[in-house]
Amino acid sequence: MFNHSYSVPKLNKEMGQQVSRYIDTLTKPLGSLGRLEELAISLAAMKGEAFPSVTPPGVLVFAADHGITDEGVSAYPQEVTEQMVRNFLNGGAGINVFSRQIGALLEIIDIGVTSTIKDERLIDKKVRFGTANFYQEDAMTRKEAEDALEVGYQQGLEIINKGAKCLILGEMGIGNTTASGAILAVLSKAEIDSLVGHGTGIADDTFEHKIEVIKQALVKRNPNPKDPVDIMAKVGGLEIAGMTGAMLAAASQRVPILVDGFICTVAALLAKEISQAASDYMIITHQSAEPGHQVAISLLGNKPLIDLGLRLGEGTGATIAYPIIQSATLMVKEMATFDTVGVLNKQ
Ligand SMILES: O=C(O)c1ccc[n+]([C@@H]2O[C@H](COP(=O)([O-])O)[C@@H](O)[C@H]2O)c1
Ligand SMILES: Cc1cc2nc[nH]c2cc1C
Repeated sequence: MFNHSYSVPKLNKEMGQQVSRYIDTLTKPLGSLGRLEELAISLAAMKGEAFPSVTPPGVLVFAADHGITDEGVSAYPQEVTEQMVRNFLNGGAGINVFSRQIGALLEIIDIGVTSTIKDERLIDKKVRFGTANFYQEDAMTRKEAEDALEVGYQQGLEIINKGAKCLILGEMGIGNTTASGAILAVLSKAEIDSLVGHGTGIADDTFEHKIEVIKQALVKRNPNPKDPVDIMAKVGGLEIAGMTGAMLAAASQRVPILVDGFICTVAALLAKEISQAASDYMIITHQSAEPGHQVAISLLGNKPLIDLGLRLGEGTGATIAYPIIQSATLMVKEMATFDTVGVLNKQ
């Protein structure tokens, strides 16, 4: 069961204001480090510290399968989820490369892959063997959705206890852009056509079919838009719920959350639905090529740091953007002030 939503602390806005004034004393024209300055102020308010560190980052990749793949909505077969989990464990995936690049603690969690993967490097927290096909029946029970949230929450706390100073959430799940599109349709009430994209790269006729599957499934499942756990249970995914739980854990510990692409941002919206204050701890790292991502970002009231046309998932966009966030902390910590180095300030 999951009942941690009440414990997200308020931002320390006073600390943010102090840092804002301090940034204006650094040896640069006022405001010249643009969004880096905004980031530094946000990080100070999140952590309640003037000189917060985001090193080392923690990366949690949640993997799970989706019964909705039976409807032919992805360009790749379901087995790719398991195959990519093995790739993660062997260090060959995009997220491995970028996690090594930034010195991240990286953990791979099986929260619902359809097969059993025996490997001691994998964190086995399987809630069930994939979701059910939500075109035919609810994706999972309410209890399973809550269990997946709890798994995410505990994994979030664990990696923070191991020393992660910010949290990157990633996912792997063939079919999860269909689940995410359905969740976002419920939360945004936007036209489904505007939320659905080509995911892993489906052809145009499959794309039309995917839209139809989501439209009809939502009529059949009829999730309650005011109940995020009901939405997860009826049309969601285990890895999506896992990311949501981990984000709530990070927010409860004042740990900045680096939100990745489309699926991750949908998980972030669910976290915000569970606990409004959780969104104060989120940084949207990049703009995914998936069209629904823009809608999800605007619902969070946030703007992405970079736009590289990425659509891989796994947490890759967030790891690629991480050095920008690190730059914001180093700017405050290491730049000299006008007073100390004798550079003339503005008249
Ligand atoms: O992060 C994104 O914005 C993103 C956009 C499109 C696809 N993905 C990845 O692709 C998989 C889902 O795509 P699909 O077509 O199977 O629904 C899943 O493993 C995601 O990690 C990820
Ligand atoms: C190969 C492959 C790698 C992925 N990583 C995240 N989603 C993915 C989907 C596919 C198909």
